Amino acid sequence: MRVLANDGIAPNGKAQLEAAGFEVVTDHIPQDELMTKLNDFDVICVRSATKVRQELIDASPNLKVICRGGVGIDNIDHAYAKTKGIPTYNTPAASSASVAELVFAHFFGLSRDVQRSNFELRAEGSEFKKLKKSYAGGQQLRGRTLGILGFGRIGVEAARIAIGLGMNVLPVDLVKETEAIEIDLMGQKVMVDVPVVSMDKMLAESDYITIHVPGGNLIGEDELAKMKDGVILANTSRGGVINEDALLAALESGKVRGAALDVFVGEPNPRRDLLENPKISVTPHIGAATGEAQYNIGTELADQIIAHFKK
Ligand SMILES: O=C(O)[C@H](O)COP(=O)(O)O
Repeated sequence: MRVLANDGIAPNGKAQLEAAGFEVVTDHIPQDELMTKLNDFDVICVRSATKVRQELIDASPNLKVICRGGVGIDNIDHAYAKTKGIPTYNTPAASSASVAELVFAHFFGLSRDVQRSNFELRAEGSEFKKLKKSYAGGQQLRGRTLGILGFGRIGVEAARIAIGLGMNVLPVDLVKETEAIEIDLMGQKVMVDVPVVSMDKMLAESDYITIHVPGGNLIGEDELAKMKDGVILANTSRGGVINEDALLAALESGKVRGAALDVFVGEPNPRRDLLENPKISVTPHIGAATGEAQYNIGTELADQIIAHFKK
């Protein structure tokens, strides 16, 4: 069996597959060449970069399994693949903690102007004392309220961190009404019941809002207007969940104090006015880019592929 890991696979996942007798190819095949080359493989593993669309599936009758090393499967025509008897496996739990930690990296940075300071203090002729004064308006996270839009695995991890920091959390979810979260405080396990609230309550009462949904257009002008003045937002889910024009306007008016964007409508070439806005903290879709997350993903992918062919 031949596996094409077109967007890479962690060494542990590759080794596990090879030990089970699979041949694993990690050379990246460009999207336009896959139409003629994917048929040489039984399995394709992708991250978010490679698209597995209907025409590619049709051009690859030997393909038996599609794997997504990560959570979102919006780059795969998985429903169509299923009609052809090809299952799609993903790794929904492996990267939750890493994504949630990235959100807080941005939140802390935005709350204390870390990003601006890194540029300004290094600049030639920068005046230390003057700069110190211009950073006087920082704010703590402790005691503030975090709104969480989407209370699945990543949303729960974000709540876990927030509660540990002494924040209040207001999650919004379509499916659940409450979640009992286990928090590990230096080895002592504490259970916290976190009730889900309405979207309007979350928007009106949150100082920080983080989004963990599969996609959609959920935050536009109307939702931004309902938020607290000076709110800080983070989107590490999918580009476009926050309308980019509406966000820029809300940053300009001061309604939104700062925003963290790991995902963009125009990936991999986001619009310059977002990248260059000093009130936006940006990262290039790296929520799952930690050694731990990729190790977990490698193990989960290998387990699923091996189990599939044992059936
Ligand atoms: O859906 C996911 O798992 C994340 O968006 C990560 O995507 P990546 O695997 O391309 O980093």
